Amino acid sequence: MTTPERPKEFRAGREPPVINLGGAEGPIVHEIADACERWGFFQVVNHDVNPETIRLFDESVEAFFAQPSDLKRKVKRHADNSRGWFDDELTKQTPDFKEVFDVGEEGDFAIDGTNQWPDEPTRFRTDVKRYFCELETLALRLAGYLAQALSLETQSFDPELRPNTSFLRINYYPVCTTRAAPEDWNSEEEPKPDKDGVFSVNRHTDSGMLTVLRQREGDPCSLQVFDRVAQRWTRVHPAKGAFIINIGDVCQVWSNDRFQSPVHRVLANPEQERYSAPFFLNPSYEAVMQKRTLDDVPPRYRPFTWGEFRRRRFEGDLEDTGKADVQISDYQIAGRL
Ligand SMILES: O=C(O)CCC(=O)C(=O)O
Ligand SMILES: [Fe+2]
Repeated sequence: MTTPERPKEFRAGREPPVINLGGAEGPIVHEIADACERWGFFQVVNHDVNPETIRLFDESVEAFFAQPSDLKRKVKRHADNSRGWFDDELTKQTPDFKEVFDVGEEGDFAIDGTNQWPDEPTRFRTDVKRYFCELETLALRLAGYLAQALSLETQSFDPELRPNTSFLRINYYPVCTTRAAPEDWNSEEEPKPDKDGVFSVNRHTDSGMLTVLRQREGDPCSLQVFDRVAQRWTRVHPAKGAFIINIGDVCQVWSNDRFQSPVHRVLANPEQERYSAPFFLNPSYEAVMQKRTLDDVPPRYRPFTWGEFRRRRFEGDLEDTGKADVQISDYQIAGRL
């Protein structure tokens, strides 16, 4: 078994742990349970995703975003189809400083939409699809470990996750020179609270079961997780060859709040561009969100389906009512947090 390689800036205990997936299952499950209770975030190395798949994916992604905007606009997402390219997303009512390409499984997904593929680069479709498939395999393997971490059978979430409505988001964060950047960008100090920052993605939780995030080596380290214990934002320094994993709202509901969906955000980069690619493992539309753990703790959420949740999210997006998007806390039995 090889030792996981820690990033040189890694501060043990002050950042989510790096977990080696090349070892025995028992310790992996144990480490994942600890990481999910403490952070909701961890990194994985020795994950079996083919480095060549990643290299080809990176090349195609770079070539896609390098094209003029009018070419990218040919595959722009619209009111009836949430898949494709866009550069106009709001998170927490603030504009995100980013460009995005969203892609899911092939087929017409009633709520999410249908893939839109650009003509150029010609290899883009093949490279992205191969990457998507390998990431889905890894995400499902991690869902099995999460089930075990909750003292359930490995396959417990299979009925909800096979098939699924997962999607891959490919982010390009250009250099941000137009607005003031956080003054402590390069400092070793913890960044200041929200009001000082400019965000590529403002604070949020991911809504699905779990997210497998690719960051490139050498890119700025601008992902921050809110440390619930220390009550401050902390950066996640990517380990060499690692994927960064976080759990989402679905996992929070299934675990009945034992594993909480972590709040995170992405700082804008005043000096260097950045790419990232979160793969969101999302359940099937029929999957029911309700307590799955077998202890005596009363359920904290009323049951709802993933499809209902997604539909309400999209309706909120389209109507732009000025109200916050639907949240899982809307389903809490004790009322809204
Ligand atoms: O780019 C990143 O590091 C994370 C992006 C993210 O949190 C998201 O797209 O939900
Ligand atoms: Fe996220």
